[in-house]
Amino acid sequence: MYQLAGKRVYVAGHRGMVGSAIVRRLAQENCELLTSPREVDLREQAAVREWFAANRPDTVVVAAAKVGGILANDSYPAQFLYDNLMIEANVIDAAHRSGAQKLLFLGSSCIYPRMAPQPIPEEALLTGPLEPTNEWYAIAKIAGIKLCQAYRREYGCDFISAMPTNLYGPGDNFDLTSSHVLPALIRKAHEAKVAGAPSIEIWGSGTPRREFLHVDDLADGCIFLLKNYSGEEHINLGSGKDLPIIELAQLVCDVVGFEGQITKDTSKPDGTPRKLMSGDRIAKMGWAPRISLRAGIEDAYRAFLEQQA
Ligand SMILES: NC(=O)C1=CN([C@@H]2O[C@H](COP(=O)(O)OP(=O)(O)OC[C@H]3O[C@@H](n4cnc5c(N)ncnc54)[C@H](OP(=O)(O)O)[C@@H]3O)[C@@H](O)[C@H]2O)C=CC1
Ligand SMILES: C[C@H]1O[C@H](OP(=O)(O)OP(=O)(O)OC[C@H]2O[C@@H](n3cnc4c(=O)[nH]c(N)nc43)[C@H](O)[C@@H]2O)[C@@H](O)[C@@H](O)C1=O
Repeated sequence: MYQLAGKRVYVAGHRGMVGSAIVRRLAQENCELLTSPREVDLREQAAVREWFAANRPDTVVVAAAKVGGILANDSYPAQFLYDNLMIEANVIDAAHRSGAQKLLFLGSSCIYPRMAPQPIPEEALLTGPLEPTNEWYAIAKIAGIKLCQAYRREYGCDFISAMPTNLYGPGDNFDLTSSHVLPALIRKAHEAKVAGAPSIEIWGSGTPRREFLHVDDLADGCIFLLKNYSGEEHINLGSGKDLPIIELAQLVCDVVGFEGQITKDTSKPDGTPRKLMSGDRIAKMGWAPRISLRAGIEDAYRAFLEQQA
């Protein structure tokens, strides 16, 4: 078991939804938290090496990335590929050079083939073609997993990878053009309720299925893996349950209190039809999520209202 107590832990991306949840969770671990200032652009190798040489973290969590929903991924392929390759390569290499003992890299469930078997086992990686709307981001995330494996094989680094499913919660991005579906639905339902509008519009057919995990469960799973896992294979981190987008929209409307219609904009992409991950590996290690989807959406809606105030 890896001890976090007394360690200098660097969270890259600490201002983001995941990074800030990991910072909140680390408060229970009696470790020293390190963050880098906004001026340190993690795409810049010299700046990253300089920061690591000056701060020498024992433990690193890579929660910095160019992140967005289906439309942002599809619209900015260069940024999603280049930024993510540079951030992860710079941080992983600098962690090795400065002698970090442990590193956790965060990927995404979109690394798996579009038509992977469901629920998706970790072994499905690189067994088929990717979903076209996010292949740029997926390729970068696959490279991050491979970097961790390569640094383990060549240099003996204890660098591990976790693959989170679709996440949501406090600190989410509620911008309708760049966000993921769940924060977008919260905002659409809330604004329609306030305006007395008759309907909200969802993107696509409403039939794709997605799995959702509250970011506080994700943060807990990340700390669990840092302490308990040391291996070359990446580990799935999800809730084990999925639902069609139309049912998610109905649930969000119910939580928000919007009683109008839900219409569909079928000119927008559906993306992958289903990506429910198998959580068997982490379950066997002894970890399980705790926050139900309804309770999680209630919490995310509260956070949205606070972010608006
Ligand atoms: N959200 C989701 O549904 C999912 C997320 N993940 C993964 O979790 C991780 C975190 O995602 P999430 O918290 O949602 O994303 P956010 O966009 O909320 O946070 C990303 C963070 O990365 C930082 N960042 C981005 N580019 C740079 C850069 N060039 N230099 C320094 N910092 C940078 C941002 O900094 P700043 O605040 O200054 O912009 C931000 O703090 C990512 O690896 C993502 O792939 C995986 C699966 C699903
Ligand atoms: C985390 C994950 O996130 C992305 O993949 P995605 O799961 O397809 O992303 P999404 O949350 O944006 O959409 C999920 C589904 O929901 C539908 N949908 C309906 N209405 C809205 C809507 O209003 N906004 C959005 N964004 N989607 C909507 C949408 O059409 C799609 O069918 C990738 O970035 C990928 O790289 C990645 O890792």
